Order: sequence, then structure tokens, then C-alpha cells
Amino acid sequence: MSTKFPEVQGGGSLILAWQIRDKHVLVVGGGEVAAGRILNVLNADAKVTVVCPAAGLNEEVAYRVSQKQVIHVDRTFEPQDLEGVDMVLCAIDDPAASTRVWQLCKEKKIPANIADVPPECDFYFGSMYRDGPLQVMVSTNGNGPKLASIVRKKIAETLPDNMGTAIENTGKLRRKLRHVAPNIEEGPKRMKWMSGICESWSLEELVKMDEQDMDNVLTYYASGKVPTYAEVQVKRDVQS
Ligand SMILES: C[C@@]1(CC(=O)O)C2=NC(=C\c3[nH]c(c(CCC(=O)O)c3CC(=O)O)Cc3[nH]c(c(CC(=O)O)c3CCC(=O)O)/C=C3\N/C(=C\2)[C@@H](CCC(=O)O)[C@]3(C)CC(=O)O)/[C@H]1CCC(=O)O
Ligand SMILES: NC(=O)c1ccc[n+]([C@@H]2O[C@H](COP(=O)([O-])OP(=O)(O)OC[C@H]3O[C@@H](n4cnc5c(N)ncnc54)[C@H](O)[C@@H]3O)[C@@H](O)[C@H]2O)c1
Repeated sequence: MSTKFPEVQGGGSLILAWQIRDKHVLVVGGGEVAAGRILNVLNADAKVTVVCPAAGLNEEVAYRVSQKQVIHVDRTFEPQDLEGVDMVLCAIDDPAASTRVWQLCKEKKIPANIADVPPECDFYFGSMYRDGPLQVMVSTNGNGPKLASIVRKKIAETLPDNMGTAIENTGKLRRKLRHVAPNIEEGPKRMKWMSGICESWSLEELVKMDEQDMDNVLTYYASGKVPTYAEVQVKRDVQS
């Protein structure tokens, strides 16, 4: 039966942008897969501890340890390592030990990912594209990780190189707008005006927008008018 509401399509994942800034992430293992996990969580500003015998560290993980980007515990995993930890990422070549890590995490209610063991994952990793503030993640929900990487590359090919800069500038403009119109009651007007700018300005215009343009475009906000890029440039000519 078709209704006016979206059909529920069970069997998917809840894809979120998890905020782990300054949270404690424990990475168990220091091989190639661990290196990828470490980069992912460092990119999200987490505080990272790696537990792994020094002899097992690969070149990239050893580099992160030497740069003090992560704390290194030079031995195999022990249950006390879970003390004060907010998330666990396990990537070791010892299935029995990794199942033990998983069980302990469940006892302590710590979200965990045991690489390559879907039944022992609270969340899966996905294939990631990053351009400044823009992140695109592709998941095949366990069906084909290699295909996730192929789809991610196809999506990335369709995105302009400067998409990240356009988004960064939009973020700056939105923050400035909140200074100009800080009141909660202004929410609907603020959102309508901001959406208007995003819809009517081209990507190139958003990329070119500098501080002076931002201050000029914000002078239109009070009236609710969404100016064109050209109108904002006219103000600039008068100012110089
Ligand atoms: C996306 C990516 C992210 C990342 O890990 O960062 C990722 N795997 C990647 C690569 C990859 N992994 C494997 C191959 C070999 C080819 C192949 O098997 O297809 C390749 C290809 C390669 O290495 O190029 C082996 C593999 N992977 C899993 C199993 C167990 C199983 O399926 O039961 C087996 C062993 C199967 C066996 O023994 O035969 C399971 C998982 N791998 C996931 C994520 C989660 C589901 C994501 C999704 O479905 O979208 C999930 C469920 C859990 C998790 O680990 O989080 C990353 C690509 C990053 C990139 O390049 O952009
Ligand atoms: N999801 C994925 O994308 C993916 C892809 C390839 C492999 N894997 C799986 O991830 C796991 C790790 O792969 P890898 O290529 O990084 O392996 P690796 O052999 O390069 O690294 C394993 C690391 O675990 C360490 N280790 C072993 N037992 C430990 C313990 N008890 N405590 C702490 N450290 C311990 C070793 O010293 C080594 O550093 C394997 O199980 C592999 O099947 C996952």
C-alpha cells in the first residue's frame, strides 16, 4: 500500500557525524588497519591511546607515536586499558583476544569496532572522502567494502575541487550572521535568508567571497533581501 509518507527500508545503518573531540579512544593493535583507524579518529580531534607491543607497530603508527600524536602503551591489551575510555577500535591478528576485547567492552557499555568482525561491531567504518569541512561516507552495510571504496571514488569525481572552500566560507558567513542577528526569535528569518544565499549564489561566487563581501552581504539581512553576488560587488567598488 502506498502512502504519502516515506517507506521504511529496514536493514540499514544509522549514519551520523559522531562528535569525539577530546574523547578517549583506545586503539588495540598497531598494524595497517590500526593506522587507518588512528587517522580517522585523530581527524575528529579525539585523544588516542594505542596499546600494542613496540615490535608490532607499523611505520605510520610508529611515526604518530614519535610525533606524540598518540599515547603508546608498549604491551598487549589488558582489561585495565578500558578505564576511562569512550570508544574502542580493535585491529589485531588474534581472533580470541579480539573477542575478549569485545566482551569486556559490552560489559562496560563502551562502543566498539572489532575490524573485520561484523557481529562484534557497534558501528562499521565506511569509505571516506574529505575536503576541509566536507566529509562523505559510503557504506555498503557489510556487503562489499571494496565496492564502498569504488563508489566513494565515483562520488568524489563528480565534486568540484573547491567544494570545501565554498563550505568553509559559508560557515564563516553563518557565524557572522549569528553575531548580526543573535536572537532566538530571528531563527526563521535567519534560516530563510541563509538558505536563499546558498541557493542563489554559484559555487564559484561562494569560493570568491572574502571578509569584505561577507560584511557587505550582511548589510542586506535586516531587510530580508537576498542580494546577488554582483550587487555585493557594487558596494565593494564604492568602498575602494
Ligand atoms: C570501507 C572500509 C573502511 C575502513 O575499514 O576504513 C571497510 N573495509 C575496507 C576495506 C576492505 N575490507 C576488506 C577488504 C578485502 C576485500 C573484501 O573482502 O571485500 C577490503 C578492501 C581493501 O582492503 O581495499 C575485508 C573485510 N572487511 C570486513 C570483513 C568481514 C566480513 O565481511 O565478514 C572482511 C573480510 C572478508 C573475508 O575474510 O573474506 C568488514 C568490514 N569492513 C568495513 C569497512 C565494514 C563494512 C563497510 C561496508 O560494507 O561498506 C566492516 C563490516 C566492519 C569494519 O571493519 O568496520 C575499507 C575501505 C576503505 C577505502 O579504501 O576507502
Ligand atoms: N576492516 C578492514 O578494512 C580490514 C582490512 C584488512 C584486514 N582487517 C583485519 O584487521 C585485523 C588487523 O589487520 P592488520 O593488517 O592491521 O594486521 P597486522 O598483522 O598488520 O597488525 C596486527 C597488530 O596487532 C598487534 N597485536 C596482536 N595481538 C595484540 C594484543 N593482544 N594486544 C595488542 N596488540 C596486539 C600486533 O602486534 C600487530 O601490531 C586483522 O584481523 C584483519 O583480518 C580488516
